[in-house]
Amino acid sequence: MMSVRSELLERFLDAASRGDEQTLSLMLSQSRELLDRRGEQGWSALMLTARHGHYAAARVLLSSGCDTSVTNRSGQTARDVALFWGHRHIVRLLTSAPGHELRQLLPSRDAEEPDIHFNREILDRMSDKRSDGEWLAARRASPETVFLLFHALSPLVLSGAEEDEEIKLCKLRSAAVQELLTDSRTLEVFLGVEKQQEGDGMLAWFALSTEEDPTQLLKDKDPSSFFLQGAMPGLLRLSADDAGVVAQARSVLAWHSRYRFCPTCSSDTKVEEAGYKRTCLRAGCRSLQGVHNTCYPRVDPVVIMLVLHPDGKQCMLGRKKIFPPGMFSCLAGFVEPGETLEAAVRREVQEESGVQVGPVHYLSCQAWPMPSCLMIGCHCVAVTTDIKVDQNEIEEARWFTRQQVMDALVKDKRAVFIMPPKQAIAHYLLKHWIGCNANL
Ligand SMILES: NC(=O)C1=CN([C@@H]2O[C@H](COP(=O)(O)OP(=O)(O)OC[C@H]3O[C@@H](n4cnc5c(N)ncnc54)[C@H](OP(=O)(O)O)[C@@H]3O)[C@@H](O)[C@H]2O)C=CC1
Ligand SMILES: [Mg+2]
Ligand SMILES: [Mg+2]
Ligand SMILES: [Mg+2]
Ligand SMILES: [Zn+2]
Repeated sequence: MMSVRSELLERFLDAASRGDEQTLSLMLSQSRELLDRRGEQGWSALMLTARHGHYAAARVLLSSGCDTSVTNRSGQTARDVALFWGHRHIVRLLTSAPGHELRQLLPSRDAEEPDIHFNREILDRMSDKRSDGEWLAARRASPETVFLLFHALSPLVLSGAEEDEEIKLCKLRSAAVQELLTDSRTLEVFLGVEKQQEGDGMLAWFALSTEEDPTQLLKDKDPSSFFLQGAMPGLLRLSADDAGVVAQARSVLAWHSRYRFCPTCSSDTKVEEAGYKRTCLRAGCRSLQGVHNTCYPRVDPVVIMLVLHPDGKQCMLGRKKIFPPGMFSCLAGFVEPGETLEAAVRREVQEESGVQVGPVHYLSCQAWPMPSCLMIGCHCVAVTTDIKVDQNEIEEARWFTRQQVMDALVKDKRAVFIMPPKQAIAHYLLKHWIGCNANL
């Protein structure tokens, strides 16, 4: 038997095939999610209007903001279908359709990958060496090897940096950490070897962490070094090279601190692959069968999006209660299981602001080690503009003009809000939008 949901969809698609605009409008007013859904044959309502040449019905769908880029199983868009069946008026309509125009508002990607904070990779991770005990022991013993210390996820750094200066990691050598290395409470993660190196010497980096303050087991402790407390804004002050290393180390250590026991059966685990795997010690545990994904450090995908107004001149930003006063940033949200990035963008924007989103465009991403997010940065275009915020997640959301974003960017005295910090991908999404539409 058909579910109520698929029955509704079939009725909607049938109305599209018959060119019944009234039924389409009525059904859309009750359930907007029908708009871009495809039926059992893989066709959307717009494709069916295009197949049968129903001009008025196609317009009803377009004015509701339907996605003209959706394809059927043969990879055809509605426009391709209209072209194939010779419905020239529909082809023309779809070529100038709002979906098509809305797409043009999306700035194109930079040719180069942007160098956003936390993204720089100075180490080659050399994952093939993680299970090579002999090689690791030799690296550990090498006097040149770099050891970073962490305590409660905070890295040991060097003091001396002024308020607005970059903070540097405290790089310890093998001799200083001998006692730590042999202590059974120490957790060790092999981070990789330095990339641009002359000759065949390999300079390896490790992260070390203990529950107690690890500096107590240190030989010749630098009295001016200290643990950089609190992720924000502390980690944003690290140099770009160091930030990338910390993003890697902090995420892996955060995973160890929260996944000590087997998530499947709660037995003890052993650390393997130089800190990149925790394997359940109970023979026969289900976590050891099939895909061993619960044994590896996790990454949480989060979409972060700059929502553009369909007029192309404004963008939407929101405020969480925890933000510093005056700061507005892009909306963001965790991707849920079984969801595409595009669907996550549309759902989170709808949940947090009540605004419906049409086309979505991926721009760039950022590692965000708080503790293990991967921020997936997108631009998208709204097809509705009334804002109704979800007070639980967002305190306020507003449309801002390009001029207001520019004023905030250069910290002009007329600025009506404060930009997110330049180290956040939200900042990049805003800056990129301004740059790409400079003459609009
Ligand atoms: N780099 C940047 O520019 C920016 C980064 N971010 C980061 O993006 C992340 C997500 O954004 P946010 O708006 O909070 O996300 P959401 O809008 O998805 O809301 C977060 C809430 O959803 C719940 N939740 C649902 N699924 C998960 C999950 N898999 N993991 C954790 N919580 C989940 C949590 O509830 P509960 O905690 O009550 O259990 C949490 O309070 C934040 O951690 C933030 O640090 C955000 C904006 C800018
Ligand atoms: Mg949300
Ligand atoms: Mg959110
Ligand atoms: Mg969410
Ligand atoms: Zn187990």
